[in-house]
Amino acid sequence: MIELNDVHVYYDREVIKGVNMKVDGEKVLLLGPNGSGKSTLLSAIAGIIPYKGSIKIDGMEVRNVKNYNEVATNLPQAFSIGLTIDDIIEIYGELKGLKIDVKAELEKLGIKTKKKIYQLSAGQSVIVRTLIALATDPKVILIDEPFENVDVAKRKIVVNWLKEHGKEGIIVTHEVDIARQFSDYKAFIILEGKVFGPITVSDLLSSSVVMGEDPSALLTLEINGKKVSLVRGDKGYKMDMIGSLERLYNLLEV
Ligand SMILES: Nc1ncnc2c1ncn2[C@@H]1O[C@H](COP(=O)(O)OP(=O)(O)OP(=O)(O)O)[C@@H](O)[C@H]1O
Repeated sequence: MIELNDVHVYYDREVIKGVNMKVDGEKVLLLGPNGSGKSTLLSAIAGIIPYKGSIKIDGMEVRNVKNYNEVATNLPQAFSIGLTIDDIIEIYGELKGLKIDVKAELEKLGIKTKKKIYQLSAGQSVIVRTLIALATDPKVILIDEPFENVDVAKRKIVVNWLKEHGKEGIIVTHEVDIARQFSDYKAFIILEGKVFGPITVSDLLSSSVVMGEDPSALLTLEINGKKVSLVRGDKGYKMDMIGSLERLYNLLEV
């Protein structure tokens, strides 16, 4: 279980603004446009950056726990970039045991495991980090943008890995399109550092976006201080046609 209570994260300004969120054994997508705070929030949950408020995983406050082995993330900060993939396979193999033959899977994709992490392309790096995180068979996964810079054919493979090995946890993406692949998941939406939800992915994709606070809304969002409702039917912009969440801002002119 992942529980966030009034979580704030600051860099030179406040980036995460009082987030409350609960993931109780569920598989969750965290959807948000570029710069909305997705990676920052995931990094806080993974214990990589400091936060105010409370983040508990399986009842333990993240800031007080060092190396909780039951959480795995593909965030780059969790990987030593000077190590080769073979080194990481060996280390994780000994520490945690790997339930996927990582070397074989990567070789099928033409990724040589004698390469160091920093020698990989952006897309290869995300593929490697995501596969290793899943292979450690943790209780909870925290997966950031697993499709970023990954070409269409390989995206299908990554989707299959996530479906086969995914479990309780959070997958972050800015692409609404990709949500179609995860119709049995719940979704939260992050906009300007605030989190809205949950909503089921199937409700999200079948909803339309209208300005204002609609009493029948499946979910009400706030964009640039304006209320926006996700409603059933097709009287506004259909969510499943939006593609990526960045487009909401243009379509609604907010
Ligand atoms: N280390 C940092 N120092 C200062 N500001 C930062 C830092 N990292 C991120 N930010 C800022 O915090 C905000 C949220 O960034 P974050 O990377 O969490 O967004 P994101 O939703 O993951 O975006 P993207 O989809 O582009 O990866 C952005 O305005 C970004 O410029």
